[in-house]
Amino acid sequence: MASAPTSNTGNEVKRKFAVLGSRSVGKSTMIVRYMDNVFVDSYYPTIEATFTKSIKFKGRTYNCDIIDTAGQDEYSILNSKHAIGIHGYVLVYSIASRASFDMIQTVYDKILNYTGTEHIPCVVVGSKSDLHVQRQVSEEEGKELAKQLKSAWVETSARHDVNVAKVFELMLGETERDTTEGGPEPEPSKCVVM
Ligand SMILES: Nc1nc2c(ncn2[C@@H]2O[C@H](COP(=O)(O)OP(=O)(O)OP(=O)(O)O)[C@@H](O)[C@H]2O)c(=O)[nH]1
Repeated sequence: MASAPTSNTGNEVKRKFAVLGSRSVGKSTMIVRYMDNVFVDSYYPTIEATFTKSIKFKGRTYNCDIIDTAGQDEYSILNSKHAIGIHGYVLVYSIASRASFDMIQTVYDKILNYTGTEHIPCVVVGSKSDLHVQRQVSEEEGKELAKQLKSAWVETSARHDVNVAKVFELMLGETERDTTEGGPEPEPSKCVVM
């Protein structure tokens, strides 16, 4: 299977990111906060949606597709659209849900299995940081997991608009770590046939 093309026109560089995690951890709400700067209180399970945003990062403009996905559980099969041609992943858990935190390693392993790579650029996000009383996952545990996955980490609150833009800055930081202008492009993910 061919990977999606990385088309760079003029100074605009194309990137594709997928946002994955358990159901109801706040993936859609985080993206809508980032795109439209509003907080959506209601919950409608996502099937799939793609958002596009130009993001300026270190003097370059990146035309980013952000793919919002349906909530994952241990039995979900990774959709090929979320596994091929992706430059980086935002892996979201809720700080108020231990089960959603445990799901991050499962989702990460599925991505590596599917793509046949040893590492993929990721940002691990602890969402709903405003839910102090319901907290089940400490900051230290979040940081430690991200370290193991060689990923960036941040806690966010879409409700209070805390660190939401930072997620995508960190994402670009991860994907562009080894790139220089005019140099080779970061490889998007491919599929391996086992
Ligand atoms: N307190 C609080 N609630 C939030 C926050 N972000 C999202 N929520 C709420 O969490 C619920 C689920 O949010 P969604 O964004 O729909 O979750 P999702 O991960 O996209 O869910 P799926 O589509 O099932 O995968 C909604 O009622 C949101 O209002 C946050 O930062 N703080």
